[in-house]
Amino acid sequence: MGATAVAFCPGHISGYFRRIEGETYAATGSIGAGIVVHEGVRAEAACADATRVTVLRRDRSGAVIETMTGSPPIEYVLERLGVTAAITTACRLPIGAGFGMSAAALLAATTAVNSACDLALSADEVAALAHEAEVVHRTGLGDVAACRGGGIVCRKGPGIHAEIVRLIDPEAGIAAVTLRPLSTASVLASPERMQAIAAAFPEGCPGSLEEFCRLSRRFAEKSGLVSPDVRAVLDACDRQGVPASMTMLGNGVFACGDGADEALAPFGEIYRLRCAERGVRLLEEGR
Ligand SMILES: Nc1ncnc2c1ncn2[C@@H]1O[C@H](COP(=O)(O)OP(=O)(O)O)[C@@H](O)[C@H]1O
Ligand SMILES: CC(C)(COP(=O)(O)O)[C@@H](O)C(=O)O
Repeated sequence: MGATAVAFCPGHISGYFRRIEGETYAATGSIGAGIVVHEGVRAEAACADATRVTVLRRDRSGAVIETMTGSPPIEYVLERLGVTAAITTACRLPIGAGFGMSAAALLAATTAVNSACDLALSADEVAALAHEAEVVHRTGLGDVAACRGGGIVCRKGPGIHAEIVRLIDPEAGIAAVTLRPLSTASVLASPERMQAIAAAFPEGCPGSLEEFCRLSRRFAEKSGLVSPDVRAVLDACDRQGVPASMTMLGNGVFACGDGADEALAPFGEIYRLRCAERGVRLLEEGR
């Protein structure tokens, strides 16, 4: 085992997006809006003779509830860097539920490996590689750009260098539930779905959490992505006058403002999430 490092990256719930196809990975991605949330992925890395990625899910109390081995997008980054490392990621939010866990895991793991293996990559180089892995593995398009910082974000161009408007509002809170996973790759690989998504894209950036919820809902309705079980949750929120929309891309719902918890309570475990003020960061370095 070589040196070790620990990094954290917040998750990101996309409310609406549109894919932008470029000539390169760097120019490919999405525009749209989302909220960077205080919960995310913690990654521990140790430079090692062989690569091994362990993925942990924890419950509210910190106890491990699921252990998985391997993460193709993270392994892709290690291969591109020409390094081998032992990486353990841990998150509380569910994977495949539209909380941007793949991007958070990639940014946290790449940041930790950069330090543990003394690679001396800049923050832009780390993010560019994480973004490339997302595009190649179809696990996301705009989450890496979003969770480099905090806030309610509006991404105006694809990739990590495009303009991003960030409304940092520590008071902004949402509640979310997830019903079952939705593979991001399965949606991104479907031309019909991508066409409906492109046609549903609302112009403009949200000026508040309420506006973000409203624009997201308009997009969700037009996109054709709302499944019957997500519809039932949205109907319950509507009946109680709570603004809500679908987590992109997951079979889940996020709700904003007063009454959000009560409206979502019948549908499963509620994740109470605050708008993050900061993005990915290195937490610890050890020799
Ligand atoms: N916490 C994590 N640690 C390591 N790899 C992860 C993590 N979360 C997601 N991934 C990788 O991304 C894939 C799922 O991506 P995706 O469906 O886009 O999930 P999400 O919507 O949570 O971003 C997983 O199969 C795994 O390879
Ligand atoms: C919506 C999505 C394409 C995927 O998000 P997730 O399923 O959370 O990985 C996102 O990356 C975006 O571009 O807005």
